[in-house]
Formats: sequence, C-alpha cells, structure tokens
Amino acid sequence: MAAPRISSLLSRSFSSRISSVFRGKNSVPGGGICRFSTAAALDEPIKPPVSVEHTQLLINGQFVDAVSGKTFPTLDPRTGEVIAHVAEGDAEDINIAVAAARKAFDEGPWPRMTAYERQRIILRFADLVEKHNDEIAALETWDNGKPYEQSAKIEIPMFVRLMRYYAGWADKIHGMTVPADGPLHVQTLHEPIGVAGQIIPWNFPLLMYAWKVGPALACGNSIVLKTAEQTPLSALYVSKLLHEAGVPSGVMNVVSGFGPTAGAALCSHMGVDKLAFTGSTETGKVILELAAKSNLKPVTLELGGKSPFIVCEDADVDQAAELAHFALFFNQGQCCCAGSRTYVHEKVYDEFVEKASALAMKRSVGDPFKEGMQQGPQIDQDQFNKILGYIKSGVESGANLETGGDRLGGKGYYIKPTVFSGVQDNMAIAKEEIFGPVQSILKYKDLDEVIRRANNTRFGLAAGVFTQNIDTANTLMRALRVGTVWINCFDTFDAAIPFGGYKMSGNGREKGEYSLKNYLQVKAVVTPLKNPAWL
Ligand SMILES: NC(=O)c1ccc[n+]([C@@H]2O[C@H](COP(=O)([O-])OP(=O)(O)OC[C@H]3O[C@@H](n4cnc5c(N)ncnc54)[C@H](O)[C@@H]3O)[C@@H](O)[C@H]2O)c1
Repeated sequence: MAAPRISSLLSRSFSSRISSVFRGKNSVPGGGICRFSTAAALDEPIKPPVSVEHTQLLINGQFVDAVSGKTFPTLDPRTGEVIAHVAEGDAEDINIAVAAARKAFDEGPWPRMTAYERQRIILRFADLVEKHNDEIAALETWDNGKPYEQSAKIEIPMFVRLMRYYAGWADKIHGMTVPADGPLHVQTLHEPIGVAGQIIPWNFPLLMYAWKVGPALACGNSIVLKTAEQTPLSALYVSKLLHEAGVPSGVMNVVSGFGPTAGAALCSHMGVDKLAFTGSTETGKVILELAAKSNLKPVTLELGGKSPFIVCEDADVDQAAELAHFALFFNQGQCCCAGSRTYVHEKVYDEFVEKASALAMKRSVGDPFKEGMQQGPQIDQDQFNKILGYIKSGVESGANLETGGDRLGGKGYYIKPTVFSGVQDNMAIAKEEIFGPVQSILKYKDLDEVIRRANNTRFGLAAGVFTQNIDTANTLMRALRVGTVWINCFDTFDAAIPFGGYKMSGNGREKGEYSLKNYLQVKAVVTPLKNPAWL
C-alpha cells in the first residue's frame, strides 16, 4: 500500500482545512517564518475584531445575572489580562436552569413538535452561525488563544457541519417492530431521554458544544450546559443565535462557572436525566460518582489520552515527520487525542528525529490573530506551569531535549515547540497527559514490541499508524486498544465518524449515528394480537 502524499492524506474535512490553512506559504520545512517567531509573540497584542456582548447566564431564553451576583474574569491567554467579567453560576443557578429545562421538556413544545420542525430550527441555527463565522471565530481565539485562521476556517465551519449533520438525523430516528414469540405486536419507541446536563472543556469550546448539543437537540431533549471557566464566551454567543433560530425558551440553558460548584451541582441534580462530560480522567471519576450518588443518571465520558503515533520502518520519513508533528502540535498540543508518544522504528529513527526537530524549530508561534501563526499561547497559567514542569521532568529523567524547552517571550502563556528524543516508556513525559507542545520520540525494533508498548497505558483514546504496508496496517488497526485508529492520517474529525475511548479514556461515543443513543431511551411496547393474519 503506497503511502499517499500528505497533501492527499489531509485531503478531507478537518485535516484538509488545516492543511490549506497552515501549509500555504508557511509550510514546513523551508517556510518563511523565523524560528519560534519570538518577535511576533513579544509585539503588542493585536486588537481582536469583535466585542464581547454576552457575559450573563442564559436561562429560560433570557440573559440573567447569577443569583449570587458574583462574576469571574475570563482572561486573554496572550497576556493574562481580563477580557470580560462573566456571571458566575453556582448551585442556585443550576437549580433554576434545570427547572427551566425540566419545564421545557415536560410541558413545552420542543419534544412535541414534529421532527421536521425541529430539524428546520437546527438548520436555521447552522445558517446563523455560518453568517456570524468571523465574529464567533474572533471570540473563540480571544478567549482560548488558538490561531484565528484555525477558528475561522476549520472549527466554526466544522461546528456548522456538525449541526447540519444532526439536523439531518432529527427526522430519521425511529424504533422497530420486533418479531416476538407469541401472538404479540411488539414495537420499540426511541424517546428523548429528557434533561441533558453537559460539561465541556476549554480546548475546543465550540466543537465540544456541537458534539454534545447537536445530538441532544436532534433527539428532542432540553439541555443545561456548563462551559469551562477558562472559555465561557463563545457558547453564550451561539446560544443566543439558537434562540434567534427559533428554539423554545428553556430548551438550551448555558451556565458559566466552576467545576466544584456549578459543575458538581449539575452532576448531582435529581432533575437531570443524563450527563455528558469531556475533560480530565480525574474529573471524569468525580462526575461518575456524583451521578451514582444522586439518581444514577447515565454518563458519557470523553477523557484524557496518551495516544501512540507509530512510524513503521517502511515510512517515507518526510511525510511521517510532518504528520507526527501535526498530530502532536495541533491546537498548541491541547488535544485529548494528541499523538503524544511518537514511536519510531530504529531503521528510520535518527533521520526522523532530525526532521521532527527541524519542523518544531520552524513552527510559527505568536499572536494567534496574526496571519500565518500555527501556534498561539497555552490556555492559562496552570496549564503553562504544568507543561513547563513536564519539560523539566523530561530533562531530569534523561531524555534528550532536541529543541524548545522553555517559554517564549515574557508575557502570556507561549511555550516553544519542544521535542524530546530518547524517551523511555517509564518516564513521566511518556506516561502522563502533558496537554502541551511537547513531542516525545521513542525508538522500537519490531511490531510485536511496539504493539505491547503502545497498549501499555491506562488510556485508549486514539492512535496513528504510518506505513505503506497493508498487512502492517491491518495488524496494527486490530491490535491497538483504542477508540480511533488513523492510518496515514490524523485528527480526521468528520461529523459522521464516532469518537470515544477505551479503558480510562472514557465510555460512550460522540459524533456520528452512535451518539444519538446517548440521548434516547428505548421503550418496548407489547400488545396481544387477536386472530392475527400473520405473525
Ligand atoms: N479530554 C479532553 O478533551 C481534555 C480537555 C481539557 C483538559 N483535559 C485534561 O485535563 C487537565 C486539566 O484540565 P482542566 O482542569 O481544565 O480539566 P477538568 O476535567 O477539570 O475540566 C473540564 C470541565 O469539567 C469541569 N469540572 C471540573 N471539576 C468538576 C467537578 N468536580 N464536577 C463537575 N465538573 C467539574 C470544569 O469546570 C470544566 O468545565 C488538562 O491538563 C488535560 O490533561 C482533557
């Protein structure tokens, strides 16, 4: 199986847009951006082309202050300065939001309207988000620090695609007629589950919104969404558009606030019928416990990862290095599925390390609003400190620091793209989720060995495989205990492709048809048949 060129590997959906956004004049190697673009990071931050309009909670179709009157600052990761003060929801606000969602579900028109009507509202919502693409993208970049071109050309279009995909499902959800043993008419009804509590992280604020809100709406549920405290702004903006599109009051409620207060109250609430969470494995455990201790609501979890990216001995090293670079550094390395253990066959190892380091050195890092930037700042001071701590531990444990290893500039949360070679499986940088721009390269000798090592982790979210040999690809795709295997591609995230983890990377699947079952109940209805003409 000949490995196609990266341009064709990255030829669809997410990857294709990334490729056209980031591989133009700045493509590596040989691009025109200076190493780490230090100057750009140190410049005065570019003024975002948007203003913040919504900072209150969105409950029952209205923007309202928190009951406590409290607010918290949301910060610009480029500087650590305040963008806006946002209403801080806690248990009392969650109670009000759940009551609104309950009423909308138990008495309101949303689950009672035809699926076609619901579909049209979700489609109108997608149109409105598309129309406001640039403002929404600017808000996302300002709050999160990801490159504006990534927000505007990849993530908001993907949000729109996801909403259209789930709008398409709304009128295709139906049960079955079941042939039971006896004179019985048996059918299953696929019913909306009720009030969905959803808790999302800060790394992809809008995409995580789409993955959760899209299927929940398509199935006719109402929602209380708790956004991440680092990135509350874009969800408020788009939820306003959802109301403009015609969603009835109380169906979509957004509560900004912190995990141990607002988040925990949502998980424990007896009026919530289902929970969906994306974030760390540690918090996932807490959420499961809160659900179990309250009303045993079902929980889907999308948690951490330490995904292997396996470069086989037959790989074209230029292409492999480029794809492995993308697999790790995309989104400042803040991806749950980042290819954060780069296993390279000993035959191509030295050449690979050289090329991987060259790519990292040429990566353009700076103000995410500046055209051509591939990498912005990390999300916040905590993550910044955590990543620098892992880099220190990598050096101390004896890995070879090939490039990077330090902050970039004196302001904000920029970190130099960092590459370690000679990494051993027992080092913390090879075992724990760094969630930053730090590539760890490990050497292996044969396929059985790399399968064993790749699977020797508590995580099981994703894996990348780079090979030209179809037998090798077939062996690895089955042997790897992960929810997604990308072969000669990575981070391909079309709306139709299910995503989720094995082991401690979570349970349940999001996206695609699979995610509908997270938001449906199955009811069996049995009726005796008198004198049936047939069974
Ligand atoms: N899998 C992912 O996509 C993902 C996303 C973000 C962070 N992470 C990992 O998690 C680490 C820590 O990041 P973090 O602190 O933002 O993650 P986190 O899991 O603590 O936060 C994610 C979401 O959960 C909420 N939350 C936190 N504690 C809660 C609680 N007790 N009850 C209910 N909700 C709660 C947060 O407010 C946020 O909305 C990162 O370094 C990274 O390794 C993974």
